[in-house]
Amino acid sequence: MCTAAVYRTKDTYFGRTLDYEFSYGDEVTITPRNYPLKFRHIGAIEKNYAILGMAHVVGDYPLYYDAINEKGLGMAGLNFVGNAVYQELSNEKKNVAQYEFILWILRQCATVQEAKDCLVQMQLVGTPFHESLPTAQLHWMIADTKDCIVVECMADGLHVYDNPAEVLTNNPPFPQQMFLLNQYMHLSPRQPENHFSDKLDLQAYSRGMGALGLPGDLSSSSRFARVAFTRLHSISDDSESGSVSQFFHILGSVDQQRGCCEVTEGKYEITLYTSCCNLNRGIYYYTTYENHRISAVDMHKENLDAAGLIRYTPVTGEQIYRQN
Ligand SMILES: C[C@H](CCC(=O)NCCS(=O)(=O)O)[C@H]1CC[C@H]2[C@@H]3CC[C@@H]4C[C@H](O)CC[C@]4(C)[C@H]3C[C@H](O)[C@]12C
Repeated sequence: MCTAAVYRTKDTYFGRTLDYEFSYGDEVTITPRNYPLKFRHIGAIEKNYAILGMAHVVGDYPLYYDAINEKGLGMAGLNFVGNAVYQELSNEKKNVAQYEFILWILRQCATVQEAKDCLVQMQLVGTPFHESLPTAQLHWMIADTKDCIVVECMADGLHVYDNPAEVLTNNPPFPQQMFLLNQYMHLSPRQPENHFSDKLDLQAYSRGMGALGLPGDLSSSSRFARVAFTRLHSISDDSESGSVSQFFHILGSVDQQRGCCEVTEGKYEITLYTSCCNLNRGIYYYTTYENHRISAVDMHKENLDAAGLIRYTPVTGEQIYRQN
């Protein structure tokens, strides 16, 4: 499972949790502007914005899970197993392979609107990167400092949805996730009043009872409702540290602890990492399952015209500040 979210204060923050039972081996990776990248079916493209995100690097190729570009556009891929159906190669549109989709959008689009214009010209095909890395079944959230959309490629075609909740998890498809929120419209951060019956003297015996009924389990529809509620009611100051801190609390509401989600006998899905990108400033913050201290990579501290990929191994292992 995975969850993605946007949080807006003075700047816009975009990030995700990556939940899985093992890591592919990922690195915080900067793809500089001039880095030569060939798209499988369409060759090179003209514009080449620098990109920063989490990627599994194979040889010299960055396979991004989530990333941002220097213009402030962010994009994340999340599992969409059983629903993602990619399209057949055809000459009518530009054929973009699923594994290069994030690169294709972030290399050339500065805004969600530009991404929408690109999406009209393309189709998403299932060509695998390599036979040892089979096609991943994904859907994507894309956001900038104003807007947020979801892209889902299904048996009936490529869908692009405006996403006013500004969150995404896994199944079911996005329109159903949004529909299911109707069930929770009575929830509130305020204390409830007794609508049950005026014949009974019911009392709010605890704080937090306004959101009683918000689902607490790890299923993707429950995480969707929980993170949407948390995000939509989130309050912080608009400083960088206040906003980043609040962002990690938002995704902390859907954190997966080892042991609570068994995927096969003895194998458990956990939140391998949580990311939070400042879209305005080009900074990638992250924590890992074993390291709660926030680490950061700032793209503007690197030479974005460098020749090669710039790669950082994620920091793991708890860093405990001992006060005595
Ligand atoms: C496993 C992750 C999703 C986690 C998730 O959502 N777990 C919920 C399970 S459940 O849906 O709730 O049951 C996804 C998210 C992004 C993916 C990579 C995208 C690039 C590349 C594409 C290639 O084609 C295949 C290899 C490749 C490195 C991919 C590996 C893997 O697939 C990644 C990491």
